[in-house]
Amino acid sequence: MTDTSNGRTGAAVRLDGVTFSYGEASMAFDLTVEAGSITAIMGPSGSGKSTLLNLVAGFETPKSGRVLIGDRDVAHEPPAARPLSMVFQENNLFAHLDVAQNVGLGRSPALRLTPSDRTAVSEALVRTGLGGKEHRLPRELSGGERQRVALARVLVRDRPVLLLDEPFASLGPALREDMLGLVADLHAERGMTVLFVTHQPEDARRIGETMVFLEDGKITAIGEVSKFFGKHGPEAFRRYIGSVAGSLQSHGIARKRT
Ligand SMILES: Nc1ncnc2c1ncn2[C@@H]1O[C@H](COP(=O)(O)OP(=O)(O)OP(=O)(O)O)[C@@H](O)[C@H]1O
Repeated sequence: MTDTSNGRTGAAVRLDGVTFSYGEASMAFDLTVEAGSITAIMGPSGSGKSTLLNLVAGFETPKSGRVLIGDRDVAHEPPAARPLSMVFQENNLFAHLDVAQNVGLGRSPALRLTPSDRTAVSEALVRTGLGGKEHRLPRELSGGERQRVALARVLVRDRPVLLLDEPFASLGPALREDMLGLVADLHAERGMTVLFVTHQPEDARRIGETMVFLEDGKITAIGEVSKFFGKHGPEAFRRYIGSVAGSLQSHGIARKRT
C-alpha cells in the first residue's frame, strides 16, 4: 500500500466514480493523487472541498464509487481503520487531556503507552516546538500551539496520508507561514501524501505541488500549482482568485479569509 519507489512513503489516494449528496447538494468526484505528493484543494465556499476530504477520511460514505488508499478500497471502513490522519481548523484536541496525552492518543487510543511510545511523543513535541509544554491543557495554549499539538499527533501516528482541512485559517499571516513551513518539513521528512483545503492562494503556492479546483460539487480543473497561477491558468480559477482578491481588498485586509 505504500510507495517507496521514489523515496516517499505516502500512499496514493483515488476517488473512483464517487458520488455523494446532502439533500440537493450533489457531488461527484474522480481524482487520482500520487503517493507522496502535496495537493492543494481550492474552490468557492460550498463547492465540496470539506466533503471531498470527509469522503477520504470516512466521515462520509459515498453513495457509489470507490475510495482507494494504496490498493485498498476503504469506502466502507470507519475513519479509525483508515491509514490516515486529519487535522481540522479547530477542535482537534480533547480539552481534559494535557498536551502529552493528546499527542499520545496518536499511538494508543486508550493511552496505554510503551516506553518507546513515550519517547516518540517527547520527540514529536520537541520537533513541533512544544518541548516544556507537555503538561499544559489545550485551554492554556495559543491557537497556533494547539495546531502544533495536532501536528505532533500526526507525527506519532505516522500514517501514509495526511488530510488538512483549513487547519491554519484562523491564525495570523506570520504564524500561518510558520505552520506551513512545519508541514513542508514534516512532508520532506516522512514523505506522506498530503491533501489540504485552503482559501489562501499563497498557501497553495507555498507548499502545493498539484492543485485541485472545485466548483458545484465537481472537480473542474486539476494540474500543477505553478501552471494555475500563470497567464494560461484555468479561466474559472482566475475568476475565483480575482473575486477572492477583490473581496479581501474591499474589506481592507490582505491575507485573512473573509
Ligand atoms: N452536514 C451537512 N448537511 C447538509 N448539507 C451539508 C452538510 N455539510 C455540507 N453541506 C452542503 O454541502 C455542500 C458542500 O459543502 P462543503 O462543506 O463540502 O463545502 P466547502 O467547499 O468545504 O465550503 P467552505 O469553503 O465554506 O468550507 C454545501 O452546499 C453545503 O451546504
